[in-house]
Amino acid sequence: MKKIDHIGIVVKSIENALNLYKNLLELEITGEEILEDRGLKVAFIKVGDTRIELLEPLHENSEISGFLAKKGEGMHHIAYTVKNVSEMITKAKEFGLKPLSDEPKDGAHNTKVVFLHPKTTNGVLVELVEHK
Ligand SMILES: CC[C@H](C(=O)O)C(=O)SCCNC(=O)CCNC(=O)[C@H](O)C(C)(C)COP(=O)(O)OP(=O)(O)OC[C@H]1O[C@@H](n2cnc3c(N)ncnc32)[C@H](O)[C@@H]1OP(=O)(O)O
Ligand SMILES: [Co+2]
Repeated sequence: MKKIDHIGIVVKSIENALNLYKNLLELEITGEEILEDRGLKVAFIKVGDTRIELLEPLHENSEISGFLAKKGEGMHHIAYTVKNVSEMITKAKEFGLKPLSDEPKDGAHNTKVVFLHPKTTNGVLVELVEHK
């Protein structure tokens, strides 16, 4: 475990959210990406050694649409950098945690990721990220 890779924040509009991150805080936007299979537009913002990941739904069946409808905009997940996601999936199961997939999936910006169910991680959705 090296560091916090990013903090995911669900927003209705990345463009509107950039008023805080770009205009006021003058932070650097390091990339935007469309993840069609997840129904998401994401933007990464560099904050020192870590990043904020803004997540905007592309449509009402996106991975974050349920969250947005129930809870509204806000903090969605914390992501940690790991060396090997596959190994972490095996270990997480051994420790009684619940990975949401048995194999790593593609994340944004050339990464492999897995999520751990928040009911097994103290109410926080955790993402483990391996940079390819
Ligand atoms: C990978 C691309 C990108 C990247 O970094 O590279 C991303 O980060 S994509 C981020 C969006 N994608 C995901 O989050 C995928 C994994 N998430 C899921 O599979 C679901 O969201 C899941 C399983 C965490 C919840 O889905 P479910 O359909 O079960 O939702 P419910 O509304 O029924 O919630 C059940 C229960 O969990 C609580 N919950 C849900 N989401 C969160 C959350 N983000 N943080 C904390 N807790 C959460 C919810 O409140 C319910 O609790 P209850 O006490 O029963 O009300
Ligand atoms: Co993420």
